[in-house]
Amino acid sequence: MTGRFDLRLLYSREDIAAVVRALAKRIAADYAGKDLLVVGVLKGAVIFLADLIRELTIPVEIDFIGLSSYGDGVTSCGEVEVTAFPAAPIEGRHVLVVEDIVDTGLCLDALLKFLAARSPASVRVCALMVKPARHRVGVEIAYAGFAIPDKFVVGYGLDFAQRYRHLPQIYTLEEAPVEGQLASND
Ligand SMILES: O=P(O)(O)OC[C@H]1O[C@H](OP(=O)(O)OP(=O)(O)O)[C@H](O)[C@@H]1O
Ligand SMILES: Nc1nc2[nH]cnc2c(=O)[nH]1
Repeated sequence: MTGRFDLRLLYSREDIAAVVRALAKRIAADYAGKDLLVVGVLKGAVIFLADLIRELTIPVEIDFIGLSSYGDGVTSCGEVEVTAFPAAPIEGRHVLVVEDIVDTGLCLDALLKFLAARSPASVRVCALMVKPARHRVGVEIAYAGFAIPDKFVVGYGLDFAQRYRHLPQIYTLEEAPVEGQLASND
């Protein structure tokens, strides 16, 4: 371990914009004429949600939910607790959960149980990124953007120790090589 990290570009602004537009188009078609409540998961999904709703051609209400997770401190949530509750009523409404990333799926699983207990008319999930290789629970993601490899990603709302959320593109966090160390194919 070097303790130092490099950022490697994974998705550019253009890649992200194209996927957000395509997701919004599908969502707008599916929910036309319906009362839709979009619930963003704090904090990572804030940037994605802001871009997504501006591409929607249907009116929506937005709200947020805060979760705190106790896992390895970086990627996964062992135990999940709701720390900030949506103010909007859930009962009888069509709810679209907006997540930046689904890794193990444990956060989403807990969130879906929280919502189901409040009797929504329907609940679907829109996630910008999914990591299929890491899913530990089966969660259905109706609107998935990028399927990504098992890498830690930052930028576009996603952090590492609260850093990098502001970056407009998405990067993988790569351990920096130790000085003087040869790459394996050298
Ligand atoms: O699929 P999982 O393994 O449950 O992980 C996914 C969750 O982890 C991240 O949130 P995080 O807890 O890092 O909080 P943040 O959004 O405030 O950064 C991400 O925004 C998801 O909510
Ligand atoms: N920033 C960030 N948070 C995560 N939470 C679960 N997976 C990830 C990831 O790859 N990046």
